[in-house]
Amino acid sequence: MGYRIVVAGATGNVGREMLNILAERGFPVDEIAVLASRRSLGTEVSFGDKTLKTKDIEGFDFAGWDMALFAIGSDATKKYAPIAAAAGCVVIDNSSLYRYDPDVPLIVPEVNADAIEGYAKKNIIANPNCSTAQMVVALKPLHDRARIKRVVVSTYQSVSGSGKDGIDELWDQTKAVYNPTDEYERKVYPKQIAFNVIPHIDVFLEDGSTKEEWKMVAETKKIVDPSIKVTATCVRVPVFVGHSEALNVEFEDFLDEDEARDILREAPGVMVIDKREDGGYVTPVECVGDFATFISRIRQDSTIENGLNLWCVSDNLRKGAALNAVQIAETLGNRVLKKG
Ligand SMILES: NC(=O)C1=CN([C@@H]2O[C@H](COP(=O)(O)OP(=O)(O)OC[C@H]3O[C@@H](n4cnc5c(N)ncnc54)[C@H](OP(=O)(O)O)[C@@H]3O)[C@@H](O)[C@H]2O)C=CC1
Ligand SMILES: N[C@@H](CC(=O)OP(=O)(O)O)C(=O)O
Repeated sequence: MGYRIVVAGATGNVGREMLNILAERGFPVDEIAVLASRRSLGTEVSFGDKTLKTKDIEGFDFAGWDMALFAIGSDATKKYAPIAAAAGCVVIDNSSLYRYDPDVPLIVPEVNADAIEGYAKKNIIANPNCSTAQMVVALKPLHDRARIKRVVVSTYQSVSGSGKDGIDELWDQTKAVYNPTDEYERKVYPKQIAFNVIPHIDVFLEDGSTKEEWKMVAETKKIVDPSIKVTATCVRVPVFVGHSEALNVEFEDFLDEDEARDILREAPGVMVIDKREDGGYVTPVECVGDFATFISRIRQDSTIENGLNLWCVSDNLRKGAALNAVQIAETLGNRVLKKG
């Protein structure tokens, strides 16, 4: 016996990836419903070798469905997640709406799978921000060995982090740079993204940081350890898929770069590609479609007592969203629902 699964936001980047990953990983699905807004009623999406027709989430009856994987943004989630949860369907949510709610577990299965037990308080489990997810997969095994005091992270985030519209804007602007008669509308980004970088993701907060930067701080504390200090600068770059991060990590204890490399080689969800020669590191275009978080450029930071630098790259639509959500579904299935 398998599960009755709902994918909400099935026409979006994350929703489509969730369907791909459920199929790729052979998740035990008995029945699947694909939902989106009324705009997409009847739109066809792929699930393995099947083609499914999208239904309107409005009025959908969640009773009798085991889990609903949501990727519909915070506003729609606010409306529909409580309806699904009240009907007994466990919501695994990609939006930021519930991440900081003490009654909702925020899960990266390689890091804090045990916290999933807390799902029953609201019948909701939150999936982290894409930049946080890949970072904590790399930090946790190092923290277990040498206790992290502080992390300085600079991100290089792809436009797929802004959904379908972000991808379209980079594509249209790039064409318009080469062909100035092409017209395009700037809808998503405050400045030109083609052939440029923008140090601004999500809204500005009072202290001058952005909400994206704040999320990396708050979510790392909730998932890994509240004692870890994080300072982040989040930057949008003209890459379609794949987020990159330059991490500077300060530890309580000394951690040699070779030992760090060995620890990360053994760590779940991590792939180390770290050769000090041309091409001995991973770039975002190379991580697309992969499950792993790739770590390269591991090296001692000689300017502080116990410091390391590293480069971290992952497919933001996968580990940053869809893969992590499916891994949460697998964890919930294996540990709690036990149907598969
Ligand atoms: N992209 C990323 O890297 C990450 C994304 N997320 C989260 O995942 C969610 C989706 O992101 P993404 O797939 O990239 O976005 P897209 O813009 O690609 O897709 C949005 C999806 O949400 C649906 N949707 C929007 N409004 C409603 C509504 N009122 N009712 C029902 N469905 C609705 C859309 O349906 P329709 O086609 O009908 O409009 C579409 O299926 C967001 O919450 C985002 O915060 C989280 C982590 C990382
Ligand atoms: N903000 C991320 C993607 C995302 O949707 O994040 P969140 O779920 O925290 O809003 C990015 O732009 O790359």
